[in-house]
Amino acid sequence: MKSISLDITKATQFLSEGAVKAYESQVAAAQEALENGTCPGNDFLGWLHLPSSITPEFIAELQSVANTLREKCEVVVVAGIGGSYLGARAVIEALGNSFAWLVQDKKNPTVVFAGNNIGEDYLAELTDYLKDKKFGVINISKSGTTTETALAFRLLKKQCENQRGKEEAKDVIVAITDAHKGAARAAATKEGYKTFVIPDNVGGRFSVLTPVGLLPIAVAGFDIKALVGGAADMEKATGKDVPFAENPAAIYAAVRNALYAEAGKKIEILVNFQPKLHYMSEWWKQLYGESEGKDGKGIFPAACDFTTDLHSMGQWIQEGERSIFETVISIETPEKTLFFPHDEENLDGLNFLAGKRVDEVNKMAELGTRLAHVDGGVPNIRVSVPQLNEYYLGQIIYFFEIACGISGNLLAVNPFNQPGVEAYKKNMFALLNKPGYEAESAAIQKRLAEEK
Ligand SMILES: O=P(O)(O)OC[C@H]1O[C@](O)(CO)[C@@H](O)[C@@H]1O
Repeated sequence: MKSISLDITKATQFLSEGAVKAYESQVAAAQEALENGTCPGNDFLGWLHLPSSITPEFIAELQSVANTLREKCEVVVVAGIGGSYLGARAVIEALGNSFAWLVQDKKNPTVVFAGNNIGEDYLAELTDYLKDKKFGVINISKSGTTTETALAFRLLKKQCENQRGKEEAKDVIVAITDAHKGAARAAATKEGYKTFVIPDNVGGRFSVLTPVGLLPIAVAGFDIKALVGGAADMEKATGKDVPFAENPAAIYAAVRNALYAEAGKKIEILVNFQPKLHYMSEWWKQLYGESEGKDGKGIFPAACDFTTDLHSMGQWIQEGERSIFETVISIETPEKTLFFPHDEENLDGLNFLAGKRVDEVNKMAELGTRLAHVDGGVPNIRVSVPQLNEYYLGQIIYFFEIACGISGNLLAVNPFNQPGVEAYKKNMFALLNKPGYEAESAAIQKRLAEEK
């Protein structure tokens, strides 16, 4: 089986000689610390050997629950936010038909997402869409108390029970949450839902290879065994005993830190040339943003879909402030084949492309962009992926996870906490007069009055 590969030659040209290799001992120390559990946030290292520890029996259990949902539901709503939905959405969108919601093949239930925003129109339109559908819900929340998800789940639970009756609803609602704590666990225990546990030592953004990601992915009809297999192979390929020069995650972590510290590149843009990878970038943004953005430090993780965004962000990237670098996920071979046709009249002047695969045009766009951006002062890291399938997505997921763990340690932050996320929640609860927030409510009202 092939592997994803990394090309950093168009990034190192922006660095002093040996700048990446200079990280070798720090990377080794970071990997040692992750392995020995001696790094900051060491109570959240359950993801490190997760792929190789998933048993065939566990996959079979997940598949059997997924099959029940697949049999009983036309639509499955995945309720979750951040790490409790992005991984599943990333894989489902990467592997699914781009027009899945229009393709009524009835082979797979339609998977839709909720609980990741508080848009009234979004929720109203969702509940309206579900009115005449046989739908089920996967309620995902590690804390079990996240407002966005809890709000959506209350609506969905009621609607599901109203439409199917309480008994039948019980068979199509699954909770994925903490083993003991939180409202999601309490509801599941009371109602008798099937549940899966999010291990204590796996943080949300590292949880895609737990039931958080695996169950929705299996419901959507994709091969979770192959996904886990790809991740497990990447776990081996990036292990602490793999020499630095052969370890893609070690090199990626080192080069991005070198670009940040030595070349002042403070923004990393994850780029794809396949619109199906849009949510992979969203998943990656959370992974790196929450892991590294703290203590006044951290590369800002941004993302672009090319060539689409070359027509909106391309100008900035080519000629704006030189504080960016790009990491391009390049898919070597598309799953489908489409040749560009010849046209007798050639009114559009495109006959020079006739007979070529569309991907050949895309690949030249990719190469042309790479050369132009490098000429414009944008370092370029390239992650080559042989194919867009479950196995290689598993590799990509683990590659970015382990690189993130290493990179956060190089940056000397705790990559496994996210204390900053609480600030908006505290204000929101105070503004909404949540019980228990009386003092905060009074303080925030006073502040708002003074600011008037
Ligand atoms: O799974 P939960 O507890 O609902 O949290 C969802 C997301 O919210 C955060 O805790 C941030 O508020 C993320 O880290 C997490 O992925």
